[in-house]
Amino acid sequence: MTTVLKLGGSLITDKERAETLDGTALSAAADAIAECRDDLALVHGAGSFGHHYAEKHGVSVTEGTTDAGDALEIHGSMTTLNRFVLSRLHDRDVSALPVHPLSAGGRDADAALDMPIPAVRTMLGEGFVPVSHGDVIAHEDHGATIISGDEVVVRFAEGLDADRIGLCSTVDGVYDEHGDVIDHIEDFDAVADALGGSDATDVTGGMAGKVRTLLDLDAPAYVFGADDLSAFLSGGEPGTRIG
Ligand SMILES: Nc1ncnc2c1ncn2[C@@H]1O[C@H](COP(=O)(O)OP(=O)(O)OP(=O)(O)O)[C@@H](O)[C@H]1O
Ligand SMILES: C=C(C)CCOP(=O)(O)O
Repeated sequence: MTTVLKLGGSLITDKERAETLDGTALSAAADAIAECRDDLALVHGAGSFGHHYAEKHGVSVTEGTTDAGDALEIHGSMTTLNRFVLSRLHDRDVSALPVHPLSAGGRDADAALDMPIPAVRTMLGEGFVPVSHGDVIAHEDHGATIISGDEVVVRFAEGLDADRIGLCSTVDGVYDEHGDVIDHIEDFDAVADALGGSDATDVTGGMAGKVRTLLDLDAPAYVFGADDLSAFLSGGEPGTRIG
């Protein structure tokens, strides 16, 4: 069983304060991951790390920078967060290794992503847990733009032929207009009105972008909160099922 799991940036950082980790939430997530026996590929979002610098430099999924210093500042904040995640996992004997999208892929002029994943597949085969993240990425005719962790999740899910996908965030699932968790989403238009952006600095689109990308996948995806991470990793179907 191959599982792709994203730890939302909103979950593992304090999105209101620049470059601030939510150590308690990250440790709890690492505890749950340490118990998982699936082949697990992890991705984490940016939260108050990457988004802060992306906004500072005016870089988004469509607006690029040709300034290497600016790109490196965004990337560096993400590798810092990645080291925190790896370190909490290593503390629990999880064999986690980093995968940095900036060094692994690029976009063409139409923004199509080319991110080969043989290295990720080999890591999984050798018993490692690859840990990737949202990042900056070279983008033809744009310099470098942002790739969200959600897009890495989609690439991993397709490339690894994943059986299930989980997005663990600060919300219990995708809410409808009344604030109730939607059980199952099969069609974007049916829920579009209820889907907003993110409630903090976020250059990649919040919940609407998430649902849109997850609907493109063959494998089912689940959006759920921190309390349901163990249930998801042991085969449960918490929160909102997408697809
Ligand atoms: N209908 C909805 N249901 C649930 N959350 C919603 C909805 N509409 C908007 N949101 C917002 O989406 C946010 C979750 O998306 P966000 O991109 O911030 O999560 P994340 O993946 O944890 O963070 P990051 O993008 O930093 O990795 C929630 O904090 C909430 O404010
Ligand atoms: C802002 C950067 C660098 C990546 C954004 O990734 P996300 O938090 O998964 O949307």
